[in-house]
Amino acid sequence: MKIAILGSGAFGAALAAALGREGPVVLWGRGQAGREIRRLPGLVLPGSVTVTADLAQTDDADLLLLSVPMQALGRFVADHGARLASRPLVACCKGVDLTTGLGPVEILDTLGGPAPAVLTGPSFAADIAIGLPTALTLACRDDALGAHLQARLSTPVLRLYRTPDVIGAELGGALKNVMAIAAGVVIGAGLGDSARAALMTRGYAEMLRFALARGARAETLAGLSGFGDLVLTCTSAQSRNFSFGLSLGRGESFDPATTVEGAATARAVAEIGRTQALDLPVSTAVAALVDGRITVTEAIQSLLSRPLKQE
Ligand SMILES: NC(=O)C1=CN([C@@H]2O[C@H](COP(=O)(O)OP(=O)(O)OC[C@H]3O[C@@H](n4cnc5c(N)ncnc54)[C@H](O)[C@@H]3O)[C@@H](O)[C@H]2O)C=CC1
Ligand SMILES: O=C(CO)COP(=O)(O)O
Repeated sequence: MKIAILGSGAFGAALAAALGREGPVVLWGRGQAGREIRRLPGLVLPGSVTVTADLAQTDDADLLLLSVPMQALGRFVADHGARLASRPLVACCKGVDLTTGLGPVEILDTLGGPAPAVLTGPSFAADIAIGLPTALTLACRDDALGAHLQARLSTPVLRLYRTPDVIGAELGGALKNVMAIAAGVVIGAGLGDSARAALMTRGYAEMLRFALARGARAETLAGLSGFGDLVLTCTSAQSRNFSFGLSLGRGESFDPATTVEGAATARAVAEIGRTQALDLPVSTAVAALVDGRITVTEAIQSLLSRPLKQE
């Protein structure tokens, strides 16, 4: 019984550290050399974690966690589908694919294997890596498989809550990153904590509107994967999405090599909103801002000048 984690970035390595304290884990990374994790410098992985750049070393695992960035998942699945298909898969990425509009579970669904799951919720890799307590959502349409995965992936400090609402769980995790960029812009532009609270609340209303239109359940959005992760990511400078927004708001540059899932997701969501006539002012403004089509001042003005309406 071995778990394989595909993707040795910050989150994959953090999960390997947490799960490796409980049993054997293989951590695969593209071009990974040695046990040093570039995105989590200084992390010492337990001896039970095998680190490799050879995907064949994951073939004896009976459970696969995919922690490559969202925009890389489609290509990864296309390239390695035959190797992945027959085993339970858990997507650990947050976002909406820009070219297809699909979430991670819908992409894994194309393989036709057991019902894929998604693991999402408020959790910084750095916290998980050092064993701080964390609660996450494990969503799987097949509740028996979901219960098995929940038990398998929970540890004394990593508590997994279960839901069959895959759409709600993955959209909560995807959309909160867009809102975190916006919250960062608000703080970076000096608009203050009250404005951030307003942005988070109206952003949550937008997340709910979008997710309900896609078939999600409202209570999922109110849980760890939606509200919980929105709060974490919009209020902590540990968040890359928030920090990216902060830089935009301040007019500063930002390291382009940093994974900022909310940027592509804003574009994908804004496009879906446009074609389906959904009112998504924050996502639309973030998409236009990251594409350089509007300035920070114009983005703020676009939100403040909307007609007054009932809450
Ligand atoms: N870092 C965090 O605190 C958390 C991250 N996540 C999610 O985990 C996912 C992965 O993010 P991180 O690990 O943080 O990113 P990261 O930037 O730390 O690492 C990404 C890793 O993916 C690899 N990669 C990129 N393209 C690839 C491809 N085509 N094939 C194979 N490997 C590829 C990179 O080499 C790198 O090792 C994201 O969707 C993120 O939203 C979720 C919760 C917490
Ligand atoms: O998803 C996360 C926390 O739950 C990590 O957020 P960032 O990708 O913004 O760093």
